[in-house]
Amino acid sequence: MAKPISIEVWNPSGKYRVVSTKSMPGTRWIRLLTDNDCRLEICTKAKTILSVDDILALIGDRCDAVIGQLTEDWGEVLFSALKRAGGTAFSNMAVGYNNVDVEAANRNGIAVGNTPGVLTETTAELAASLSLAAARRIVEADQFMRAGLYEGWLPHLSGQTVGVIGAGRIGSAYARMMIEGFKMNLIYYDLYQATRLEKFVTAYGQFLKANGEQPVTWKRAATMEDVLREADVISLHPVLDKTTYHLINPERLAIMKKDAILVNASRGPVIDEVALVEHLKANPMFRVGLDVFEDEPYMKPGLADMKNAVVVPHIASASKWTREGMATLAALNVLGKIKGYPVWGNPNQVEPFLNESATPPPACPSIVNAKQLGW
Ligand SMILES: NC(=O)C1=CN([C@@H]2O[C@H](COP(=O)(O)OP(=O)(O)OC[C@H]3O[C@@H](n4cnc5c(N)ncnc54)[C@H](O)[C@@H]3O)[C@@H](O)[C@H]2O)C=CC1
Ligand SMILES: O=C(O)C(=O)CO
Repeated sequence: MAKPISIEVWNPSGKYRVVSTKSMPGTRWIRLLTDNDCRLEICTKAKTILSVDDILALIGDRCDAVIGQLTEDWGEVLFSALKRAGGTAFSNMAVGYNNVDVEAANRNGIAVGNTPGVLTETTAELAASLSLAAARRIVEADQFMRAGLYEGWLPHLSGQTVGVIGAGRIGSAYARMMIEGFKMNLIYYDLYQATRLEKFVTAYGQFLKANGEQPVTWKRAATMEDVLREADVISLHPVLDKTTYHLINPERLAIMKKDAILVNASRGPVIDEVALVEHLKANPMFRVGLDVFEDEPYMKPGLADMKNAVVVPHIASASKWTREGMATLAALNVLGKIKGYPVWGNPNQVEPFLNESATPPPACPSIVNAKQLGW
């Protein structure tokens, strides 16, 4: 039996009941819902990760839509409860939706939203920051300096090769930052060709050549192993699914350069973290920058002791503008479904929804199962 749970209520007389399992940054998302006849209930339970039982209690007997978090397990139990409560929409406040069983949502006729685009550059910036922090050993250097041990410096990235696995929105933005910022060559692996990224590197290479500088180059790898063997800095940006679970395993770690830098700002289980700890111990010059972990919020034993690891707590999208934008997109996903609006044509271009001084377009910014629901 689910226990009662603490909530904050906005616009109590609103016609549609929308639940948010967490309070989210900013107030625009609240205004958008309450101005559109929604009664908004925000869970105020001071617990980082809500259980399925907690969320069942929040859904209750009548609920039109829920905005949830990537830490929650959205499967058959929750989607069928939402359907029984008369609900039709759920939105993750995240672009990644590996915590959502979309087939279960389809079976229950629930639209599933996510928040692409608004976090692309912010997440890529953190991956770039981790790359530099690991390459230039900034955390260690800071400790070194504070301890009064200052001596010297390390080599630079220019002319080295950056490897990207998963060259979608964030992977491509990260690649551009590293290529343009540090004149690195690119090797990438993705299931699809990253045509815009290739065109960018070609044009930038031509620009450098015209200025008498060494041009940068790109290569689309036939296998992931090619990227792991060749690149000096490798950043992981695929979705998490069964094809990418433990994509970095002991065999693949073994083929990487002994002094390579590995960055992960995608999802923790893309790396076998136990194997990574062993690899870091055996290869002190190998470095990692991690924003995500297999068992968040925890790290696997031994990782916290590794000087060759830079670790941050899943903050890649954590700028004020981005997180407020994510909250807005999540709210507009569920509001759009409640209002019967169509799905926005291009989830990669969500800027019109983020303009604070304009009314957002009458559409759902990003629904991942629109086709399956025959929408
Ligand atoms: N650390 C953080 O705070 C954040 C993490 N993320 C993670 O980053 C992921 C990527 O986000 P976007 O770039 O917006 O998504 P996207 O859909 O634009 O890019 C994902 C890319 O992965 C590729 N891919 C899928 N399976 C693959 C495989 N087996 N091997 C190689 N590539 C594969 C896809 O073809 C696609 O190009 C999200 O799904 C999420 O898990 C996203 C935002 C913030
Ligand atoms: O959006 C996501 O997928 C995140 O991990 C948090 O921004």
